[in-house]
Amino acid sequence: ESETSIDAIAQKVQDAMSLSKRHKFWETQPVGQFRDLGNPSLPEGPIEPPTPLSEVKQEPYNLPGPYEWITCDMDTEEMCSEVYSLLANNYVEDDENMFRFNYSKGFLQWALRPPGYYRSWHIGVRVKTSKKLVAFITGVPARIRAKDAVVNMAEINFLCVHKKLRSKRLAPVMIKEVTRRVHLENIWQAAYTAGVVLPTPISTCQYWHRSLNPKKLIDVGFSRLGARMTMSRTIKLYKLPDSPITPGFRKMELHDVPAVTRLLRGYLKQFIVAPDFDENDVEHWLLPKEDVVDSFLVESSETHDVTDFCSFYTLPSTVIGNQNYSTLKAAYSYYNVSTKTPLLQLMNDALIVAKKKGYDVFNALDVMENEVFLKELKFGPGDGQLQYYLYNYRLNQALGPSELGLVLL
Ligand SMILES: CCCCCCCCCCCCCC(=O)SCCNC(=O)CCNC(=O)[C@H](O)C(C)(C)COP(=O)(O)OP(=O)(O)OC[C@H]1O[C@@H](n2cnc3c(N)ncnc32)[C@H](O)[C@@H]1OP(=O)(O)O
Ligand SMILES: CNCCCN(C)c1ncc(F)c(N2CC(C(=O)NCc3cnc4ccccn34)C2)n1
Repeated sequence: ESETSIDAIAQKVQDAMSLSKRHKFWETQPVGQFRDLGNPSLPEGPIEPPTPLSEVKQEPYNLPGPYEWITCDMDTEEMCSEVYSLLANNYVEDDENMFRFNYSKGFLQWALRPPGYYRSWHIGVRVKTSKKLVAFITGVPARIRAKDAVVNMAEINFLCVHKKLRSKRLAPVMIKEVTRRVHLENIWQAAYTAGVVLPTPISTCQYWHRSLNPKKLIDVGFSRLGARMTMSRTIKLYKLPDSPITPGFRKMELHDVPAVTRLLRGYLKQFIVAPDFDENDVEHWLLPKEDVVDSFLVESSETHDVTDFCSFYTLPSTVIGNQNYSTLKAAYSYYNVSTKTPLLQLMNDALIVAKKKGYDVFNALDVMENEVFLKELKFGPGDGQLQYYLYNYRLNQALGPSELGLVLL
């Protein structure tokens, strides 16, 4: 009882501190501003109208002297390796600097080349003399529905400045440049997520983790041995069957795309913000790709209908400074639909196949209907919150996580 109220107070203090913070760059941007939070009469939808394309700044923003812009062609092995290394050494770490995301090359090529992608939105900054890549930001096109409006947006991701160039106000320049290049394609809205609080989240989501390899997770410091728990008791607690239990549970294949698209479109209608996937999108984002994305469905044996679907993406983390392990193999819950198989049973089958494939942990946000299975399937709440944002699009009230049907990578 007292524990939760102390946590609640701590959260309120943190929220108040976030609201009072100066955001010299974000205060200049068409995003919900903290000062507007009390003002429910502002109209929902675009904050600024589109600019005539002739009036969009034609040339790139200025960079500090030693640096130049480079468009990163992810098709070339060399550039893909440079991007991979920049992120592997300088991208998101946890607060205690014990882990750093280690997106693979194959994952980055998948994430950055969806249907209709623009190479010009894969933006790098490099040192003019050494040609060393020191910063990166990306956009990919996405059709996203907010309430009843389907909006062409850019999904912004992989913002990264080399550790040696931090706190030099490079990030605002990167953000303005990707915004300019998105505007040139006549797109005026964006969606993005971050672990940091900025003006102004449309939703705040919580990460949950389900141990699959508890011994390794405790060894690397991801988890701690529970009070009054032994290691063998802990291993037993998280034990899973060797195979999925749902009849008709199988890997998704190319010929399933139309049925999965129908199933997913029908399911995502219930959420206030969700992607507007068509068959091309489903083929790209959800067809299994080794070590990138896994997806499974339940096909009824009598009717051959596809009644349920589950998927997760692969995002390993580098373990910083552990003698025994260098990598944490993590699966992240992606899109799941249950219409016949109980969601609990469907997700337990997802845990079973992830364990079988050697994942150490299965992560999930509390978005969509995930709360249904998080506690039941022995997920524990994580320390990371994920803030969801829209750029140049106002929603008058923040969404609860269960009103959100969007998962970014
Ligand atoms: C229409 C189209 C629109 C397209 C654009 C839509 C918007 C897209 C927005 C981007 C979506 C990205 C989605 C993802 O990739 S989220 C993942 C972000 N990447 C990392 O966390 C990797 C490790 N960290 C770094 O590489 C750097 O610390 C970064 C690059 C994050 C900041 O570099 P640095 O630490 O050297 O700081 P600075 O001195 O240059 O700049 C300080 C200013 O930057 C604001 N800041 C700090 N972190 C973030 C952040 N994660 N999103 C947005 N803004 C951020 C900060 O509030 C301050 O502004 P203000 O508070 O004074 O106002
Ligand atoms: C811009 N794209 C947003 C999604 C990127 N994603 C997956 C992400 N964004 C913020 C987070 F808070 C987060 N968390 C997963 C939870 C977790 O696993 N925490 C321990 C841990 C293990 N490895 C790492 C690496 C970095 C940070 C925490 N780490 C917290 N995930």
